[in-house]
Amino acid sequence: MNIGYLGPKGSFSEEALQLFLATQSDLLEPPLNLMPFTTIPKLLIACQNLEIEGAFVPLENSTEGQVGVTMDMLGQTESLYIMREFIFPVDQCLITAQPLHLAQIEQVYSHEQALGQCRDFLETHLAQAEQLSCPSTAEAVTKIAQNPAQPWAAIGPRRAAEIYNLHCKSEKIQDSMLNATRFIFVGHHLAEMNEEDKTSLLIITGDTPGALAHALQEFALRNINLSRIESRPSKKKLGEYVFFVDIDGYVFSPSIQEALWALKDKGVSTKLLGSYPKEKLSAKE
Ligand SMILES: O=C(O)C(=O)C[C@]1(C(=O)O)C=C[C@@H](O)C=C1
Repeated sequence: MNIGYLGPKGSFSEEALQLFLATQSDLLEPPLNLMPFTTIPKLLIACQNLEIEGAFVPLENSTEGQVGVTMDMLGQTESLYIMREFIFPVDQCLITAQPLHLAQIEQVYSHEQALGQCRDFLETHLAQAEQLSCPSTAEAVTKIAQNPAQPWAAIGPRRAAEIYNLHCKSEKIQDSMLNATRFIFVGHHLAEMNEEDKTSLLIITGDTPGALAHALQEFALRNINLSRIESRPSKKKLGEYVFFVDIDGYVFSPSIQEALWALKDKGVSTKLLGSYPKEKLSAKE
């Protein structure tokens, strides 16, 4: 079974995927082949085109918020379902090729999410350094490995420093010690019903007073708990948004089915993104 992740080797995605797989003997059929992709859109499109059986992607971070590209791709792709979620604690390290002083570092490379998670550290200790964004933290780390004579640093996982034989200058440099990223495993089927599930939906309402409130009321009326709501630009018109909501329960439960029919009657379009077991504890706890 081929499973894709945002690479290269050593990314947080790969590390989280390895831990996730260790907990999922029933979902995935061995032998498992883990395939790195350079971007999240390429990865999810490969999954949609059945080139791989599953994709493991970040969805949101406790410090930096939504991973917009994952949400947008979930909205655009067809026949993909979120089958599992996995919460992974993220500790960021400052990685160099040689033992540089902080004041000597001229450029810092990382994924935008990671730069955002370390904003305080960067402002306080590396204000002189230019921040440059890379497709992943591991990609940033390989850039440092390939240019060992440059006064550059990367922000990324400790494991990536070990894989690429680099120096971990400062550890746990993220702004919050409770920094964690929610990953999702996306596949081609709806997950089966479990003891405690959640359902993710994309909701598109009209632009009229109370439209969103009226849509959400259908859940409240049926005592369905809403655990998350986020908006993304519709990409059609400035100021127009679509909504990503998570509700408690399995999609084929009578109350959720009733709510979905009621939304249809109100002219609200919904797209089912998945129904899957709710994760309770983080992997490292
Ligand atoms: O760049 C990586 O290492 C990734 O796996 C991506 C990613 C993300 O997009 O959120 C994953 C976890 C961390 O929050 C930082 C970066």
